[in-house]
Amino acid sequence: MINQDLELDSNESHLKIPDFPWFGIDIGGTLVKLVYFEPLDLTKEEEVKEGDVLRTIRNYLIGNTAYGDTGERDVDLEIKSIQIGDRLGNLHFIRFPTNQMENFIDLCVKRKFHELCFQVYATGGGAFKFESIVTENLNLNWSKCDELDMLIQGVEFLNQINKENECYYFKIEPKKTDKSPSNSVSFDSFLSSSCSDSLSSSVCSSSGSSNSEYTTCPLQKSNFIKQNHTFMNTYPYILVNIGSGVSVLLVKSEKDYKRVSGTSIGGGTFLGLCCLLTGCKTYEEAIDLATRGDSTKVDKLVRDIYGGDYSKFGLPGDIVASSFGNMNIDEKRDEATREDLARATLQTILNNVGLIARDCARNYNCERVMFVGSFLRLNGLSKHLLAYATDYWSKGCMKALFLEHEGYFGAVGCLKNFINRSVIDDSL
Ligand SMILES: Nc1ncnc2c1ncn2[C@@H]1O[C@H](COP(=O)(O)OP(=O)(O)O)[C@@H](O)[C@H]1O
Ligand SMILES: CC(C)(COP(=O)(O)O)[C@@H](O)C(=O)NCCC(=O)O
Repeated sequence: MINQDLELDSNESHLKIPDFPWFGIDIGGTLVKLVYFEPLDLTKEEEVKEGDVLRTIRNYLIGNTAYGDTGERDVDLEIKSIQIGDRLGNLHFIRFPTNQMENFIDLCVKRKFHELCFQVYATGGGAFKFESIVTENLNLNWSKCDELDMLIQGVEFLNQINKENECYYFKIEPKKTDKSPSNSVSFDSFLSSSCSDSLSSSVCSSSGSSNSEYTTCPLQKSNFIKQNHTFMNTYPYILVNIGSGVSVLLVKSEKDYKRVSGTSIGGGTFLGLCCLLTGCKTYEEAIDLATRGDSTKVDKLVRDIYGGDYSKFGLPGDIVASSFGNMNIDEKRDEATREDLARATLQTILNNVGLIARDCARNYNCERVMFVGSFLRLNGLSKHLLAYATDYWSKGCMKALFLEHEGYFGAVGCLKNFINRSVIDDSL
């Protein structure tokens, strides 16, 4: 349990906040996310107290953007000159693959980290899994925190300190001219599934015709204009964390939330299947392939089965009847490119996540669905599809929200709790 008595409030400078270094770490199923607060207002006394090792670490972290072979600092996410408590500093965001955790510990030892004793708040499954190896090799006071508590608190905290710039949505406008061919219609299987209920029936009755604007590619038919959203008054909202797997939370307030759904078909599935199907080696490559692919070459559409629409139930011919459903046919398999396979994988995952998000939003009467998690990194395609689908099935009543620091909220929640000096019960 977390002692919530000491809430960090940037206006309350009387709080005794801890000595540096300030870190928060989230060790997830795929990626380790590390946030580091670099103080800009160190006093002479603090600089002396900091000593050589800590200074070297600080300089190493802020003087580089890559660490070892796989660690990276997301420079574009850095929040500069931010006030936390009564301190001024830059907030840095660093990640590396979880399968490099042991190398990371070796690197820390090599850089004499183990000569220092300080406290780190850690979350994610790896906070538990790696606890013994961390504490055996480094002289850290390792405080474990629940990942969903930290996620929510990180979302709230970053929206407080990065108020103007953190949260956004997409305003969707139809493009004036459209001569583009139909592509990517597989996401309409998510859209069409809303046809069976009253909420979208009027929209869907028009989409029963294959000439309808709703039956063609949402991305090519629409402009997505990024708009800031003020996080205040967003409650209640559905929070969908697309990490390795997917957790769906109903958030009524920072301290009142529950996990209402989840699925094992998430970001890990996307990357894993792309590696298997296309031979790609990295997430970046998988996203690049998906962006250029056409999933209709891979999926079986309603028209492949009906020869047109399935009108009785409002299913247009060009929506997906079966994800990957054409891949049992030799000829179709030969025609499908790596790009098409990656795109179909992405669409399949989004259809599933989108459906779950939609059902949760409806069941709990939420007008906001917030999507986070590193699966959204470099992934404008997925964000646009999720935004389009949310807008479509709710007839514009619901909004998909996104946050700039996609996968870092668990780590930020840890940093916040560390600064608050909350007491963590090891029996978590
Ligand atoms: N550099 C990367 N390496 C691997 N996966 C990445 C990378 N960037 C984004 N991803 C995507 O993010 C997912 C992990 O999301 P994240 O929120 O960090 O989850 P977890 O906490 O389970 O590690 C991966 O499954 C993949 O889809
Ligand atoms: C177990 C997890 C909470 C771990 O979080 P992650 O590292 O994936 O961010 C998540 O993968 C999850 O919610 N999986 C889906 C489990 C299910 O509801 O079927």
